[in-house]
Amino acid sequence: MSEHERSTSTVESGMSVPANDIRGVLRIKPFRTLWIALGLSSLGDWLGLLALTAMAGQLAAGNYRTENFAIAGVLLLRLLPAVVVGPLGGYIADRLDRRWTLVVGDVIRFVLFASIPIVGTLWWLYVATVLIEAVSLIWLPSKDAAVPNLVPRDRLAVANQVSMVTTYGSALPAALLFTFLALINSSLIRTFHWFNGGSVDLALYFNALTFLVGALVVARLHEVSGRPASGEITEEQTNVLKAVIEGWRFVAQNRLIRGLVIGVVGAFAAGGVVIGLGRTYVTDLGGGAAGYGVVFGALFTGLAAGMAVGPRFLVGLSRRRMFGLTLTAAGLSLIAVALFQNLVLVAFCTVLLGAFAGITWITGYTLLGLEVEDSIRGRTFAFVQSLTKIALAAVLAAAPAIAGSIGAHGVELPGKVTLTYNGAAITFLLGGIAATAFGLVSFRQMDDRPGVSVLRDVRAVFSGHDRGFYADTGLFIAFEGGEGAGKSTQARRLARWLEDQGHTVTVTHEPGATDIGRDLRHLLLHGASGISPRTEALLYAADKAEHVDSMIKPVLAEGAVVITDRYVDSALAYQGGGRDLSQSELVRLSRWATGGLRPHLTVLLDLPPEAGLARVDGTPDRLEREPLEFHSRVRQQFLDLAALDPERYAVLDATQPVDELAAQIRNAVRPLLGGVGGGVGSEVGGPGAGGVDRPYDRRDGDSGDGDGGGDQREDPSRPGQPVQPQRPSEEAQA
Ligand SMILES: Nc1ncnc2c1ncn2[C@@H]1O[C@H](COP(=O)(O)OP(=O)(O)OP(=O)(O)O)[C@@H](O)[C@H]1O
Ligand SMILES: Cc1cn([C@H]2C[C@H](O)[C@@H](COP(=O)(O)O)O2)c(=O)[nH]c1=O
Repeated sequence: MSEHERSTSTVESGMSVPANDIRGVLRIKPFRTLWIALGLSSLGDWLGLLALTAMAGQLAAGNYRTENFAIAGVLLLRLLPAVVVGPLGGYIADRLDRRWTLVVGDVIRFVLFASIPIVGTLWWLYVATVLIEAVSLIWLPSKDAAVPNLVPRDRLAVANQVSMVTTYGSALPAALLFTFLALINSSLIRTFHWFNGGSVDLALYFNALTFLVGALVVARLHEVSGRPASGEITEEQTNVLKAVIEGWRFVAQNRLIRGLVIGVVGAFAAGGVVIGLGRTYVTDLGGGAAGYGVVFGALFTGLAAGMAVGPRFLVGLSRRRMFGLTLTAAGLSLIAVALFQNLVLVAFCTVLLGAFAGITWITGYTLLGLEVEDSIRGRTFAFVQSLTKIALAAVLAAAPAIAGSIGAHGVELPGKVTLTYNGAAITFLLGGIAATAFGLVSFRQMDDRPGVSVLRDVRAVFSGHDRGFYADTGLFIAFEGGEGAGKSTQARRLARWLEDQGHTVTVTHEPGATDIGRDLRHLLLHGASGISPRTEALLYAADKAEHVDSMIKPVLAEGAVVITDRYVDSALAYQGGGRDLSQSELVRLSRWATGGLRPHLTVLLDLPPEAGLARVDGTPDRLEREPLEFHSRVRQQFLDLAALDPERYAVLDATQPVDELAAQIRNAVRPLLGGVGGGVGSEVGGPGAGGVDRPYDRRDGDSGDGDGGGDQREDPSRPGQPVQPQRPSEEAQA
């Protein structure tokens, strides 16, 4: 079975779903089963973290200092095995049967978690914590290594995304569940004299149960059985120390990465302080286990919201600036958490803290992916991941210890008011100041717009100006995708359909739709082979500038539809993804060239590059001659761009037959037609419906339902493609 067949045939409904669609990967049954197991395991992990820290605090109750040290002990013991024996876990996982490793791992964790409230002592809590972590270190690489065998390669990125969101996203339900279980626990203690356990016993039993259910789920998953092939070692298993040393070398030489690493570590440190001291701080404010659950949940709600909405901000603001700014804002939010001595305000500021940290985290990861050269990207990711673990371990251990050493302090205010600032609040304050400083340093290190006022940039983002604009009149649709994806075919099909509805349509393309553009196209695709990537980017930008000013804008101003075969995303995908030029620089260049004009809808025809290139006939041009890896990067970049702004994209599987695709495209366009048709075109049979400015008038030879739409004269700049109008006004005068 071919890879593509695997990707669609495992989809139960039989409906083929684009590679970047989450539904597609979740319909693969074995992956779905493993995902459920991962969800249960992650839920159990977060619930365990909450319950164990809470229980450690209880068992050492009575003394502020020992309570904090007890909590620090749990957190440190949870992270230390990962830092010290991480590679060993991967090594062991590589030598065992995966299904049994997962099942036995879950059963052991079930027994250990259930034993903690039964034994009920601090020392057993510590021993069990280390054992649970050790088992998790073998369980996780087994799960990671199993995923690539369950999903096709082109769905692996989405599968990883789903896993990551599940791992971090389960923190919020875990926090809610913990709060709920803590409340039930209290009423059980009050109602039944035989239920005399601690306030988090119920959470620990429930937690144990999630692992037992996880074991039962995986036991049925025969697809993950077997030992991995030798040499199949996941990133998680690589030697942490080696990665850190290699990473340091690279980071020391690169200003951007230096700023990024400082920032990511700062963001983790800020989040770590809240996790490490949340329990103590909430207790200081008079909240119990339920209050702790609320603050923990607030942090992760903010984090999820920041990750979800962050990329939308990125469209307008330079990613590098956004990174430093949000980290600084996260630091300031932590300072606010420290200063407000009120649980409701603390929960609110914690949401803000989580949101800013979430944007920082996702921006940092995107920057690493986009701006670090392919050859060193893997090492940089490994380095950042190792460093975040170490930073988190250090902060989780140090914060409660620092808080414990500081102890309790009161501040006398006028009017005999005393504000109590305990060690936790003061440590929050210090953490906030440190995160703010980290943010400012990384902003300075990474700023890509020196001399341009930050306030101006931020204002522009909120006013929407720098994010580009959508034409008020007409409808602008772009077709994007790799070579031979079917863009021209579908652009013509759509134009014909729209014209049948009475719209005035201009179909155009990049590069080469204008006089100047034709020369540029020749130079770019059939000229000398040694064009530098920057020259290439500038030539494509020049074509866009001419295209937008002389063709696209005038047609839209008349209220008509413009369909372009390629636009800005092609530059970001080919020159950015393919050539590896800086994305943010290309965004700015394209924005400048096009005056910020954005398509109302971009139809991305997604296709494995092998299939697209096989469709292209004739002598390949300069870009078609690029190696397959180039075209694969281009494809990935197109998908990433679509994922940033899903509402403005229709991502379609271009392996489908022409007619099916055409129908899906019509469905995507139909909702946008309400406002189009003024000026030249009207909704049905308006003045533009049958006029000479219909570039694809069927009278010019279209067969009726074929691919072709209208004018069949060949465009000399694009052999095999029908001629397209130079300027609508000229066409109208003809
Ligand atoms: N859905 C499809 N299935 C199979 N073949 C198709 C499909 N769509 C288009 N084709 C064929 O693939 C070839 C390339 O199509 P088309 O020119 O529309 O693609 P394109 O994306 O515009 O290509 P390029 O990027 O090279 O300009 C043509 O021969 C066309 O008939
Ligand atoms: C607009 C634009 C295009 N390209 C590349 C993409 C293709 O390889 C060619 C155009 O050929 P087609 O047959 O007309 O699709 O140019 C690019 O690299 N950058 C761009 O901005």
